[in-house]
Amino acid sequence: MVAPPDNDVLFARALRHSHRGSPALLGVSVGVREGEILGVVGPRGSGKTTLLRCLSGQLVPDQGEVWFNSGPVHTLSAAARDQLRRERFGWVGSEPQLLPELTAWENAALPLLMRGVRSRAARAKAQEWLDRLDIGAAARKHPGALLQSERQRIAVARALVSVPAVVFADDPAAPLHRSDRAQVLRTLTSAARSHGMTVVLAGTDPDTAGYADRTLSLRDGRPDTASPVRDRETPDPAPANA
Ligand SMILES: Nc1ncnc2c1ncn2[C@@H]1O[C@H](COP(=O)(O)OP(=O)(O)OP(=O)(O)O)[C@@H](O)[C@H]1O
Repeated sequence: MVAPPDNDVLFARALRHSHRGSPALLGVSVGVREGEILGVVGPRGSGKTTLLRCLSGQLVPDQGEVWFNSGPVHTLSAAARDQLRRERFGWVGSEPQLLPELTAWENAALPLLMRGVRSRAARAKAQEWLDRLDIGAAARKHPGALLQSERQRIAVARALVSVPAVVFADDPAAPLHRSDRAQVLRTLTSAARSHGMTVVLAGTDPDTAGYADRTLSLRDGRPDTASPVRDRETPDPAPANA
């Protein structure tokens, strides 16, 4: 194993993974720098979720390497990967996956409560993030009493509340209407920037790339050769008939 470049907080080399024999990743390498927002875009089924799950240690790839802060993740035990995820990573998917018996603030505060932060302090932090996401007034409600868009904001608050080193956001705006989508993605990315969090943001929505510093395009489990990695600063190529 050769260690990755020092300035990459997260690094993957030649990832390959199949789900029950069906290939999902066919050789993807990517580095993410500290504080960077990396967009991962591609059509449905292109391997975005599988890539994020490998990078976050939820899945061990069939082949290839994943590194976090210059330490290998793919060779860690399941318990060590769980601990890494709990302590250093945040996750928000396209389904909020809240605990129905807990209130909004309790759901948002879960990462802090699980680390032993006292209830009062955890509640104050959760309330801060809920306010920032315009859902503060619902802090004492249960998920069942809330709209899908409100539940999704609580899931975003939960991913950010502990200010993790890396936030994995797997199409977090997918269930939302256009105006809610923009607000959630803007809040997520601006909060990450102001707190120095690194973000891996996957999406099918063409807007996703607009929130990212760099974009990796996937197609059929591989970097899309037409636009494998694009910097935000790089102007779009002029149309062929311009
Ligand atoms: N748990 C699983 N079992 C079997 N096949 C799976 C599983 N998860 C993903 N796949 C398959 O692997 C391929 C990549 O799926 P993946 O979810 O990573 O893509 P995606 O780009 O995130 O798609 P979407 O935008 O629909 O979430 C697809 O063909 C998908 O059907």
